[in-house]
Amino acid sequence: MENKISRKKILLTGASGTVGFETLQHLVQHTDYEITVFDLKTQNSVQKLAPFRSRVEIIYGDISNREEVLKVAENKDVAIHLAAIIPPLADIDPEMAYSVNVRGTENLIYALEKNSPDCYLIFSSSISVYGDRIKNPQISITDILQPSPGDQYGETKVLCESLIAKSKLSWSIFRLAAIMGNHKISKLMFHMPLDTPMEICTPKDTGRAFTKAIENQKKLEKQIFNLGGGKDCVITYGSFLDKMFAEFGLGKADFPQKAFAEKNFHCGILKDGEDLNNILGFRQQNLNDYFEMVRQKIHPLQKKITFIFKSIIKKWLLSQSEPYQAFKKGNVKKMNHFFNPLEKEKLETILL
Ligand SMILES: O=c1ccn([C@@H]2O[C@H](COP(=O)(O)OP(=O)(O)O[C@H]3O[C@H](CO)[C@@H](O)[C@H](O)[C@H]3O)[C@@H](O)[C@H]2O)c(=O)[nH]1
Repeated sequence: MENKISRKKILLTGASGTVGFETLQHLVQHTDYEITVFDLKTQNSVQKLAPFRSRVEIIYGDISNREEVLKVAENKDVAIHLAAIIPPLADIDPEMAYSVNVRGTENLIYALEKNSPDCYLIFSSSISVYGDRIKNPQISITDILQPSPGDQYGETKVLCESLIAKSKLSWSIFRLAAIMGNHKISKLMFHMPLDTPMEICTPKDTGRAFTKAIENQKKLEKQIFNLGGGKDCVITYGSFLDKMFAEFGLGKADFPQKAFAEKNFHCGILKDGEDLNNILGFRQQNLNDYFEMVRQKIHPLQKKITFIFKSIIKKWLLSQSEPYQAFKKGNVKKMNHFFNPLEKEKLETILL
């Protein structure tokens, strides 16, 4: 007979997201976990979560609604809190980002403190809290938190971290590096300077880290960790884009000067990223695995068609570049935001 007493009760928010879905797939492998997921009801979430119906309790709702969160927070041993609004939507609708990310986290803390005071809360923060590190890309957990100007998403994560650290719960915070997964191409691609050194982590490894954290509470609690894929996952953004463009059949990522910002984004290399991996041993994939994953998702015919229309597609992409628009229109305020001050000769060369 199944021993119900020993089954850990896990709450996972944001289970249909890039990281959430991988986390869910790791979690369900633990037969001794009783899993509840709480997610926003969308066509995507319903479709992705449907196959888990017989194994997992699925509750759809709004994390920014305290009453709804109170109910799902009853009698839980662990809560993995991933539900969030991420960029670019977080920048388009900062109010919604605040409501979901900050109020949602506040609601969850309140609800757990009330209904599951012994619950262990594991939270996904982001490397964006460190802000622009292009001149100093080696990042440590003790570094100052300073999201780039206008980075509403990073600001919400800083606020969430402080709410969690002040809570009465047992908690851990993972600051996620560049998690490359199913994210769609957006104008954000032009916000990251091409020479940014970045450390990626695959969604699968990230989900493994969140799952493994459950059994390592004692070693992790009341601490913040940087989470990344390690030295085999480091690449400059420019090289990353070149490889991605080639995989998609887009040729080279050959955009004109000033298409990409030169500052005020985030990312870097995690100097102390080993700390979390030494405890959890979650890393199993590297950059090659990531590109292989991308390759397998692209149908050869799609790649051929993309190749034929690559110039048109790249022209359209360039039209989405805010730094380039700012430069073309001579928008000084925006240029100051995206670009370093130019020496006169350099400017003349570009304008010619
Ligand atoms: O009001 C909302 C909005 C979103 N979601 C859910 O939140 C998840 C977000 O997923 P996704 O947009 O794919 O984000 P990820 O890339 O998976 O983001 C993960 O990684 C980010 C750091 O890289 C963290 O900030 C996020 O909290 C963490 O979920 C999805 O399940 C959404 O349905 C809600 O439950 N309620």
